This record gives sequence, C-alpha cells and structure tokens, in this order.
Amino acid sequence: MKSELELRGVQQRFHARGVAEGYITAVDDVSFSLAASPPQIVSLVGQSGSGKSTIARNVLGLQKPTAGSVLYGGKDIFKLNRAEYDEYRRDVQPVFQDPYAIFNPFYRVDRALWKAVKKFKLADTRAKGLELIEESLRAVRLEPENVLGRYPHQLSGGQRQRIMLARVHMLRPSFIIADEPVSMLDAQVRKHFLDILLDFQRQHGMTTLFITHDLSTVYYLGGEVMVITKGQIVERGPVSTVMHDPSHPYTKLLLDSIPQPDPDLRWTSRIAVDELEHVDDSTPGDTTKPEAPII
Ligand SMILES: Nc1ncnc2c1ncn2[C@@H]1O[C@H](COP(=O)(O)OP(=O)(O)OP(=O)(O)O)[C@@H](O)[C@H]1O
Repeated sequence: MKSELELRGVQQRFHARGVAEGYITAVDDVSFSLAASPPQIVSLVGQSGSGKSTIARNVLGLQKPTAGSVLYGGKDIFKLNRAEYDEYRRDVQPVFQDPYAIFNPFYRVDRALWKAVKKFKLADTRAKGLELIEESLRAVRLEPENVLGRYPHQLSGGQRQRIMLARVHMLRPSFIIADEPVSMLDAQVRKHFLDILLDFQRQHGMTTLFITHDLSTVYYLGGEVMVITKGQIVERGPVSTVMHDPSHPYTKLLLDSIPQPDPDLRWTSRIAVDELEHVDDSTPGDTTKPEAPII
C-alpha cells in the first residue's frame, strides 16, 4: 500500500480527423496528487468532453499518457515490476458508470466476488471466503440472500453498482477511482452510493477520486474539488470555498449553469402524492429503508 498517487504534467493527445493539427489534446499538462492519508474525497468536475474519463484511464493504467507520468508511491505506473504492478492493481480500484458492462451476463454475480477472493488470496477456505463476501455485501447495504445466486440482469443498476462496491470493500484499496458512478442511478440510490463512499473514507480510510459532471453530487460529498475544462485543471480547493467563492471564470460559469428554482413560477397541474408509485431498487425481502433523495 503506497501513500500517494500523483499525476505529473500528464498530456493525452488523440489522433483526430478534421482538425488542423491532426490531433486533439484531451488532457493538457495535468498535475495533481491524491494522498492515502488522511483519507480524502476529491471530486473532478467538468462538462462532457473536458477530459475527465481520459484522466481516469490514465490513472488506472488503461491509457499511457503521450507525455508526463502517473506515479504510484513515486514510481511510474507504466514502469512497475510484476510485484509492484500487482500491488498497484489491488490498491487502486476502479468503479465505473455501468457495472453491467463488467459483469459476464452468463455467470452469477457471485463469480465477480469469488474471483477477487481467489485472485488476491483474501481467504484460505471457502467458508472464510463466503463470510468475507457476505460481510462486504452487508457493508454496502445489500442482503446476501437477495443478490447471491442471481445473474446480472436480475439485479437493478443500483444493486450491480453496490456489488462492485462490495468488491472494493473486500479489497480495501487505498484509492478508488470512480468515473461517473452515479449518473445512471435515481436520486435515492445515488444517495446510498455516495453514503457508502463516505463510509469507506471514514471507516476504512479509502481515498476516492470522484469524477462527475454534476455539482450537486460534489456538494454532497464535500472534501475537495478540482475543476477541469478543455483538458486543464483550472481550480482546486475545498468544496465549500470553490462553490461559494470560485476564483476561475469557468467555475463561475459552471455554477451559473445549475438551474435555479424560480419562486415566481406556479405549478400548472396537481399530482396527488398517493398516486405516485413508490420506486425502490431493492428486491423483495431487502430490508434497506428508503431515504430522502438528495437532489
Ligand atoms: N480514444 C479516443 N480517441 C480519440 N479521441 C478521444 C478518445 N477518448 C477520448 N477522446 C476525446 O477526448 C476528449 C475528452 O474525452 P473524455 O471522455 O475524457 O471527456 P469526459 O470529460 O470524460 O466526457 P464525458 O463526461 O462526456 O464522459 C473528447 O473530445 C473525446 O472525444
């Protein structure tokens, strides 16, 4: 387990047709570091196409930058030896937007958890492995009997996301790289997910890089925020400071683009509350209590 993940002067260019230079610069001289201790949540916020996912791919070692370096414990992740690379793969865990793409539809979801147990030798007997899996499922507010033995399509998007979080819980990485993990979830499930990340930070000491285009999510998580536009990070600071007193014009623009409720507007139609069907992502028997949406 290393104490720091750092991007130093990272640049990512892609070949592109129809542009004068023949390439676009998706990430432009980006430098920042994430400390494992004290554990923190750092959001990376910017509009679509600003370079967020490319940075996630650079940090996760899925895309080698065209210039600059990604350092884990001071070493370039693309130059690690086998043992160092294995440690990095365990200690820096991804959580993506659509976990459905990660699950093999032909296998029960249990397999993703058992694979982690085996690959990282988390338990020496099957009973201990199962105990660990069940403990991690409960830590992400899933009842093991409601999800184990099911196929990915038999679970909701929120449940699939939480299975990925259970995998993270088992591995106890120092760093989580979460790329738009909640953008496909409804407000209530989104809140559950964010609360689990906060639990991971507070109870298990994990640091999260949280990538999003949604400022309300950043506000809920707190911690620090980095604002990115056109591949460049233009502002970093505590969420409360950046959101209440932004220093960069782009951040101001981003904040101004949040729709404000207009007290002068009147509803033109009425909806009886008891007509609304309660929507819950839990399966029958799931004892998770619904909570108020955050947005
Ligand atoms: N493999 C690739 N080849 C060519 N161009 C790419 C590639 N990956 C990303 N890009 C381009 O790089 C820029 C940044 O893309 P990126 O996906 O990092 O943005 P983003 O901020 O994550 O956007 P979104 O929020 O929509 O996912 C975009 O212009 C995108 O079209």
